[in-house]
Amino acid sequence: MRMQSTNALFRRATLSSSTLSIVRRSTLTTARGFSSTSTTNLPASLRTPTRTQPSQTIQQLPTVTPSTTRTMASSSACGSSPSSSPTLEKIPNTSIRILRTVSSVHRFRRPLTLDSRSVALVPTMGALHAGHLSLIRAAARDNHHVMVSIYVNPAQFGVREDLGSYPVTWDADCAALAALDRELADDGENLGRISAVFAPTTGEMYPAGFPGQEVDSKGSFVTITPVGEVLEGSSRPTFFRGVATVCMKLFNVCQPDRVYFGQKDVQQTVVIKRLVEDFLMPIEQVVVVPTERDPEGDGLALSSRNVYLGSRRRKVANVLYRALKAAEGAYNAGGEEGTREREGILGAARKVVEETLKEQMKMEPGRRVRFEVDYLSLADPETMLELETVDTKKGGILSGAVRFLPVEEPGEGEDLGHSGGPLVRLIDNIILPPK
Ligand SMILES: Nc1ncnc2c1ncn2[C@@H]1O[C@H](COP(=O)(O)OP(=O)(O)OP(=O)(O)O)[C@@H](O)[C@H]1O
Ligand SMILES: CC(C)(CO)[C@@H](O)C(=O)[O-]
Ligand code: BAL
Repeated sequence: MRMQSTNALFRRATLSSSTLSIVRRSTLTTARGFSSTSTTNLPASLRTPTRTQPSQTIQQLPTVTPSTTRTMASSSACGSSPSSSPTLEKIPNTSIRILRTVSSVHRFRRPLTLDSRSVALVPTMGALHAGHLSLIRAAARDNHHVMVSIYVNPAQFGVREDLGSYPVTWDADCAALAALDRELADDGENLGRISAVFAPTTGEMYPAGFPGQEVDSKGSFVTITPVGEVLEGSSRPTFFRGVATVCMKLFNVCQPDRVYFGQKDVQQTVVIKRLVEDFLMPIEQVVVVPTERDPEGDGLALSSRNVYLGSRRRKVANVLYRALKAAEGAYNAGGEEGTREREGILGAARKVVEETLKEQMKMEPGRRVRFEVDYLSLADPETMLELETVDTKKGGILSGAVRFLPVEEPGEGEDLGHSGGPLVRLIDNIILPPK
């Protein structure tokens, strides 16, 4: 990665955001938008899951599940042999079915409809952590059956992103689901438990052949605009097309009554809400579950990609959360009613970023952490379009994305993170609720 001067980095993070401005990097060509990894280790946060938080129906939206290019489950501790006895495959010592084909999901799903049992779907890309588990807990509380999909959907990865190295932790995921299912069984407050994992192949999900990851790839896609074009959609031009397409497929296959998504990916929840509403999908509710944060206590949102940070970058990784909290503070300082100006709110966030960057740049290359703000946004909760003022009756969404560059001059034995600590792009957000 090209070395950048302190000034260049600092300038990038301090760009004025006067007009509509999100603070955004000027190019989208950074080598890999994301970090990569392959790990079979569960994050510590998964081993000590936090208690379920109340789910919120902030927005209605569904999610998709990933299928993978992974070296997947055939050798898994779950004992899943890909083609043998597909209707009987289960996570060992549990009643959780492993479904790999669309037809096996149909066979599983049909009797539940006849029995009037409610079914929830929790779409994931695997590499499960406590954030995923909180979605599943919320789903089990209110539904007779919970289906979890695990599919690394290639269509939502840009050509220069980390599809090839996205963490795949199938065995650990099965173990986490088994443990959570036992917890759900012991907790009398739940209506249901985990009934099935849907882990399809890409051949199953894209029967006409995978259409490709290019912006101009031809094929059957679902696009949701303009919400899918801004913010994350601007940095990742094929991302929401891939998410909407795979979610539509997952919803069609699993026919859930409710779908569960994390607030951590807030724009995704808005896209899914539009998808469900605009395509008249027979989904009763899109449930958005609050963001689980690292038990370290510094506010970092749990994310499958945090494993790439390593110890040095992990210490600074909460800069986005701190910036968004400062912006939230500025919003709340204005009292209960009226409107709030964008500059006063986002200015507080930028100040935190600038100060943090300044502190880092005072340090030696062997100790400092370099990062770039991709964007800081204050947006309308329904459209994700930028706001100049926030009407306190309506609220808004503060969000951002930061890229952490690989560390310079790593020390002897320094923990660089999985896959040697490549560039990591993390997102976060805070909802400004109506007052
Ligand atoms: N910290 C979290 N709290 C609550 N929900 C979360 C959290 N992290 C992810 N989710 C939700 O879990 C679902 C599956 O997400 P996904 O499998 O992509 O994990 P992820 O941690 O977001 O991964 P990535 O690092 O690739 O963004 C999504 O609805 C996502 O919003
Ligand atoms: C919703 C989703 C599972 C679709 O692949 C993915 O975008 C995710 O994990 O948030
Ligand atoms: N959690 C969003 C999935 C992605 O970044 O691809």
